[in-house]
Amino acid sequence: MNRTEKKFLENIRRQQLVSHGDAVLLAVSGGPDSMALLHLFAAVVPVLRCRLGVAHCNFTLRGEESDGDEAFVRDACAELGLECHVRRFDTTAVSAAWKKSTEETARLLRYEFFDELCRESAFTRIATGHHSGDNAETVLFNLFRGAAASGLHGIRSKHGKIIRPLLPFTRREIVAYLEEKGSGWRVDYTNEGVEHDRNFIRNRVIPVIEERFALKFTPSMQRISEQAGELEAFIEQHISRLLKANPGLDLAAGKLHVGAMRQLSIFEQKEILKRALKLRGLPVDSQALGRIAGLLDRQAGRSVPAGAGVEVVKQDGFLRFRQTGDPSNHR
Ligand SMILES: Nc1ncnc2c1ncn2[C@@H]1O[C@H](COP(=O)(O)OP(=O)(O)OP(=O)(O)O)[C@@H](O)[C@H]1O
Repeated sequence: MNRTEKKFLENIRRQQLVSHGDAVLLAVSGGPDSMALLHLFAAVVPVLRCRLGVAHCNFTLRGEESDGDEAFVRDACAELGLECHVRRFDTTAVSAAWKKSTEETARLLRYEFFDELCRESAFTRIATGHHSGDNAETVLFNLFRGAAASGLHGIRSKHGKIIRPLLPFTRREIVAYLEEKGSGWRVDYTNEGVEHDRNFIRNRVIPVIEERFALKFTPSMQRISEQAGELEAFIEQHISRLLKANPGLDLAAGKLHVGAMRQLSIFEQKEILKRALKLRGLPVDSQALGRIAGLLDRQAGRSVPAGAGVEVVKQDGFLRFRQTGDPSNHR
């Protein structure tokens, strides 16, 4: 086992991504990241003692190139003696029917296919090739979409059945590993444009940052996103304890005791309001949170809109969520 394979195995163990007896479905596009995932798993499988299989989606969006990717993945699986599940999709037609972008459609089709394979072929884990560069890109992307501090967690290494064992690796390490193994990979030239926000961040923004902060940027983003993930878990635990200990704060009934809320920090108040809004399927944004939290200091009888025909009123010592019957109240 070489150094990269040892690091890979060590990460899987440390984060408990795979257990003995698991059946791991590797999502392989043929690109460098998922090809590295394939070779790394093939190298450590005797130690992990799990079953391996591969899934490839041919989205038929790039004609012969797409078919070339499929053939490449099939050959690699045959060489490694791995079962290979391939499905072709008419992505353009499906995206028109679903009225979604081709990227979003491909994503949805991909996960639907993987879930189906889990059900039918008893896979217990789905592994993808996301690496630290993808994480940096996601953190920046979330930032520009207006994420809250705790939302900067980036890509999770484990989420339901999905595992991302390459997250601690950089693209540089991945390419070096493939070269060492003598493995090739496929290049998707459509990823090189800048018209989609994600590609713009990947191909335009990140290279400029890296030009100045060469080796610091990706590890810093990795650290921030790890801490944000831990912070999020901590907040979740803290707020659920707080709610349990305080019967005056009843999210399900939409009744929050004003006195109890005022004992809390503004951060805790907003976290509780966020959950109350989410529970009702109402939009959560910083303006709405500020408006509702502001009610705590206003006179009884005052109300503020919470969106989608719902308002929050201060009444009898409680903040109450109630239907106004006015669907034009979308703020
Ligand atoms: N055509 C494909 N067939 C199988 N797996 C794929 C395919 N395309 C992508 N994947 C899997 O998804 C991972 C991420 O790919 P990519 O970065 O293109 O997608 P993304 O949209 O950023 O990811 P996500 O699936 O989280 O939305 C790849 O490393 C690979 O594991």
